[in-house]
Amino acid sequence: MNIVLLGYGKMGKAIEPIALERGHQIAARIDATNRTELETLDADSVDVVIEFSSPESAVENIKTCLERGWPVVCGTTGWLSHRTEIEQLCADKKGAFFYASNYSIGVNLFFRLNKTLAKFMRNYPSYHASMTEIHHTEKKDAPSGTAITLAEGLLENLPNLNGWVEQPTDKQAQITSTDAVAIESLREGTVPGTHIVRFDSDVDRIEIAHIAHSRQGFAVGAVVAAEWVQGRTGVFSMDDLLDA
Ligand SMILES: NC(=O)C1=CN([C@@H]2O[C@H](COP(=O)(O)OP(=O)(O)OC[C@H]3O[C@@H](n4cnc5c(N)ncnc54)[C@H](O)[C@@H]3O)[C@@H](O)[C@H]2O)C=CC1
Ligand SMILES: O=C(O)C1=N[C@H](C(=O)O)C[C@H](O)C1
Repeated sequence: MNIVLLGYGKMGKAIEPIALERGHQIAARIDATNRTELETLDADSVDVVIEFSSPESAVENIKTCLERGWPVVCGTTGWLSHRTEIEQLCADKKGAFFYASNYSIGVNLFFRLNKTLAKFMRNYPSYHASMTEIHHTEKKDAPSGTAITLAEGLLENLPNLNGWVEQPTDKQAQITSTDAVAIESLREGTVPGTHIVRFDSDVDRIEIAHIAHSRQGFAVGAVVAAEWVQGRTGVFSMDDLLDA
């Protein structure tokens, strides 16, 4: 496949060697400094665009690619208030749009474990769910997209919860409400991505965690998604890929 890397930062650079090892070519590397090159690419020379840029730029980037008829595999987080608009554009253009808040297979297994644990805890209201996510200090959005997906997995399966809230960093202002999932976001060094889901009662804690050791898992998953989306039209997620 001829792949455009749209966003050539930490993720674009992690994806490149994996795409090459798997026999693909990089048609263009686009970042904030050469973004206008995207419009000049020959539409037929591109098989798929892998988009990992920034919360502020993702929506315009996705729109440009769908307008040009290119399948898009997007990993950028923090733009999902525009999701309906993008999905409508994808349908109007009969295009392909693949989105995952986290492309790692391990995290996608963890999403399923999280839902199973939530179902299991449904009959134990004395336990209260909360989360911590830890990422590198360059991360722009909070909570992480992965933490929001995990919170959605809890909300789907625990009817006594009515939403999620950001845990204030000021420890004096601890969340006391038991009907919302508090998400604590910590930014430390170069941490690639850690997510912890816990259920606390007065007497104990049940905790599950996913700890990424590097960006390799995210990058491999994005290339596999780019391969999988070839020849398909519609809006897709990792569940579509894993269950195919
Ligand atoms: N879904 C997943 O599995 C993962 C998602 N992410 C998300 O991917 C995004 C990117 O992450 P990183 O690569 O770590 O960020 P980064 O800050 O290292 O790189 C961002 C890149 O986007 C470029 N960029 C900015 N504006 C642009 C524009 N208008 N057009 C094209 N490129 C533009 C920057 O120049 C830079 O090359 C973030 O939203 C992050 O949360 C990160 C890791 C895994
Ligand atoms: O910005 C990152 O680095 C990551 N972002 C994604 C997120 O917001 O969940 C995925 C991963 O945790 C790394």
